[in-house]
Amino acid sequence: MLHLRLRRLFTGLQRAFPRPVPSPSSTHSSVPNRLHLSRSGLRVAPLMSSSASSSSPSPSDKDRRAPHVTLPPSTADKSELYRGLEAVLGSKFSSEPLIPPPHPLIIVISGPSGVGKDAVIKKLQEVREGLHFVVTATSRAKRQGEVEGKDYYFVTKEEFLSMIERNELLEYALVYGEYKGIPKQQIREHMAKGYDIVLRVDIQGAETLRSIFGKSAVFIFLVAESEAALVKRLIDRKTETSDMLLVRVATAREEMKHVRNFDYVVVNEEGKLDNAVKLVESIIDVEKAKVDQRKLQI
Ligand SMILES: Nc1ncnc2c1ncn2[C@@H]1O[C@H](COP(=O)(O)OP(=O)(O)OP(=O)(O)O)[C@@H](O)[C@H]1O
Repeated sequence: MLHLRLRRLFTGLQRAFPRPVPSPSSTHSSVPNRLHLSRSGLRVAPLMSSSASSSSPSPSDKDRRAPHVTLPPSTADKSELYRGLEAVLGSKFSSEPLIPPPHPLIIVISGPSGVGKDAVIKKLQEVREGLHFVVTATSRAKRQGEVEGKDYYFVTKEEFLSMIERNELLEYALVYGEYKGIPKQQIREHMAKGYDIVLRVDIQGAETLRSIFGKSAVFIFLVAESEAALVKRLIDRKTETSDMLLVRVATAREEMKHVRNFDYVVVNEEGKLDNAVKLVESIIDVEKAKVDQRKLQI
């Protein structure tokens, strides 16, 4: 029984380490170690010369052999077993990470006006670390409760135009008569520190970013559960005139057609903001676990 178990172990070692652990019958002289399978246990004897591979070693061969390394039984204490495994395998176990840390991600969150992009991002900010939320520059007027440098950088139209001229923006757009744009420097700085970057853009902005980033960034499309829910949400927000509401709702219909250009779609249901945020977090987790990481330089 013990013999059978040791033979199985030996076969396993052979598979895992085909070159350094040769079969007992191997006569290849370049292989340094030799495994001995006997009723008394598994032993590894490093061979000092090619002549040691002959079936009946001379007394001088025996003298030149290193001492046998015996694998402790599985009942041995943890540290003895650990050291025994190291000795048999011929090297120390490393504590270095087996896989390098994942690359910083760029996550683009988009969706029709009023779907809840700001609400999702605000909540994500509260619950998750390691993310940098890019603050967009905008020429639109500050809404009640919005904070300069936190919600947006509020600039005049003239200031915005000079940012465009100095090539400081990754992308920009004129949305409902107001400029919105993404400052590049902020992204570079935070990616260098290992942060994942979250960008909040409208559908038009997402299209532009897709053409810049391709598949190197993650694109999430946020939707309401229905058109009716979206319209009610916009009316309840009380930040648009009727004309503005009309444009936004008509535009939202068109924007739904762009969902296919995104990697993920997240439904932000009425009263279930937390679920939407959890799903965004799961998407980030899955992206970080991918073998083929998305890599990007700005
Ligand atoms: N899951 C939800 N349930 C109920 N209300 C929500 C939900 N998500 C967002 N809201 C509310 O809907 C309104 C619109 O949300 P928000 O301003 O975040 O949308 P937005 O997509 O950022 O809009 P815009 O693109 O016009 O700036 C806000 O009043 C917000 O508090």
